[in-house]
Amino acid sequence: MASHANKPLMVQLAERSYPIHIGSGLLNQISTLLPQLPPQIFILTNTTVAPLYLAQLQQSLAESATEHQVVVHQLADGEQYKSLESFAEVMNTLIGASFNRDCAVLALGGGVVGDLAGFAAACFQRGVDFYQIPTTLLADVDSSVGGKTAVNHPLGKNLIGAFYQPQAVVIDTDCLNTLTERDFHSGLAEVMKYGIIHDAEFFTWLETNAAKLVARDSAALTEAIARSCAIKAEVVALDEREQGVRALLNLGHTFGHAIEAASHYGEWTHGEAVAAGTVIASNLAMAMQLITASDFRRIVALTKALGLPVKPPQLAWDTWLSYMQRDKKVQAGKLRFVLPTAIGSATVTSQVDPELVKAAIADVS
Ligand SMILES: NC(=O)c1ccc[n+]([C@@H]2O[C@H](COP(=O)([O-])OP(=O)(O)OC[C@H]3O[C@@H](n4cnc5c(N)ncnc54)[C@H](O)[C@@H]3O)[C@@H](O)[C@H]2O)c1
Ligand SMILES: O=C(O)C(=O)C[C@@H](O)[C@H](O)[C@H](O)COP(=O)(O)O
Ligand SMILES: [Zn+2]
Repeated sequence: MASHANKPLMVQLAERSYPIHIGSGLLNQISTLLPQLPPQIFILTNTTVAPLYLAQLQQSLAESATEHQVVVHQLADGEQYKSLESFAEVMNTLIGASFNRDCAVLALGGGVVGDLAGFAAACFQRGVDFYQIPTTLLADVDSSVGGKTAVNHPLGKNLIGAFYQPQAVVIDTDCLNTLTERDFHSGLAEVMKYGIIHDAEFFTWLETNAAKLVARDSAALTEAIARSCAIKAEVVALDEREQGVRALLNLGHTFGHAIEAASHYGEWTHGEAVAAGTVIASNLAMAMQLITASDFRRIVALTKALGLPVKPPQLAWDTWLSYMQRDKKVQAGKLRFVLPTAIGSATVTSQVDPELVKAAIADVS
């Protein structure tokens, strides 16, 4: 597939609409793609991504007509640094550098960097411009789009955050060449999610192209990124603040977030936890006769084909419950679950017998 750079996808949110540029080599084109960047630029990245891509981004910024004052903050690497402590350090850097409200925050990294950068941008001086430059597959297809920003709390994922949209997203697909196998596979979990909740034809395409994707075939990958971003943009445009349909993007996350928090962030990647959580949700949906056994088998088979885990860790039922009760979908004290109703559609329901949930977890463990 040709570069999408000349025809960006749009997230349609009236005055908060923004483009998603997708293509090879875009990190070298930042000054052209983002000509509106102000003089003060804060780059949030981490100690793994900086040696790989920071110089390229800085070189690209230096080619702009505007002279920039660039301040870089490097987080230590890991999900455990998506924390209030890191947030405070970022604030200290921004304030220490005397940045003003007309600065821009650029997130150069995966979902951890992007979520923290977005939350910092939402809070610094009550809100400054924010740009996503994702470097992982997961960030390309999910976290860079849609404006959910947050940090974790020891008791639950993303419990402190804001809805805050970026001004633009620039996805340079070349960054995926340096990703570890594990992080690459993790991104595929969120790609599969879009097929299950929204697009049966995309799910079938993923089944057909799983081997190519795992081999990082660039045409297949660009197609998967573009289709994932298009679905996410469509859902977010319908329901920016998750009052309804956006909750479907949370498939597998009630269980996945419990896995991540219970293992103290880092032992399981987000994508791995979502994959195992999606298998639990699908097993639950099968037990409730929402999907057929054949649909369940297809979901498990694709999860495996994408190199993702299908079994959760062994956690006590009380542990599952304590984390799930802090899920942001809880309403009036009742858990709500995203469950597939077929390949290509899903629903959110609180009408679930806890014994069935327990059994659905035990059955796949
Ligand atoms: N805001 C949202 O809508 C949303 C959606 C999905 C996930 N998330 C969040 O995103 C996070 C997970 O994101 P992630 O999977 O990108 O994890 P991550 O940011 O931890 O990145 C994974 C690993 O890849 C490294 N890395 C990043 N880019 C690289 C590159 N190009 N080459 C080599 N290594 C690279 C990172 O340093 C890290 O070690 C979680 O915190 C999750 O909650 C948010
Ligand atoms: O964009 C959304 O909406 C999502 O739910 C996407 C998820 O993949 C992502 O992990 C999100 O951060 C989870 O949101 P949360 O509200 O459950 O914290
Ligand atoms: Zn997710």
